[in-house]
Amino acid sequence: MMTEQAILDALIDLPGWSYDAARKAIHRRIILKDFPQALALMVRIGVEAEKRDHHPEWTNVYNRLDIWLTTHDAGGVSRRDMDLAGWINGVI
Ligand SMILES: C[C@H](O)[C@H](O)[C@H]1CNC2=NC(N)=NC(=O)C2=N1
Repeated sequence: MMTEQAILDALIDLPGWSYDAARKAIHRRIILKDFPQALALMVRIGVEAEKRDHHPEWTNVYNRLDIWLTTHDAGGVSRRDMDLAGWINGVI
């Protein structure tokens, strides 16, 4: 698990992501063109998440995708969340 200061420092290099202290997670909202685009991105992220055995918490409403990344095994944000957030930023 990372300290809150380490999380905030790491987020400087992750545009779009912020720390959600209540959920002990990092969060990004992504607005797509429409539902098929949102669903396609979820499939893409989902495949990568399964490969990494590191899975997002998320909600989708039509073209809006909210993603929270936290490490359940660690009880908070870890480097694995930062790595997956970086990967997501690279594909959107
Ligand atoms: C047994 C399995 O490897 C673990 O439960 C994995 C699965 N996916 C996971 N995903 C996330 N986000 N955090 C975890 O701690 C986690 N643990």
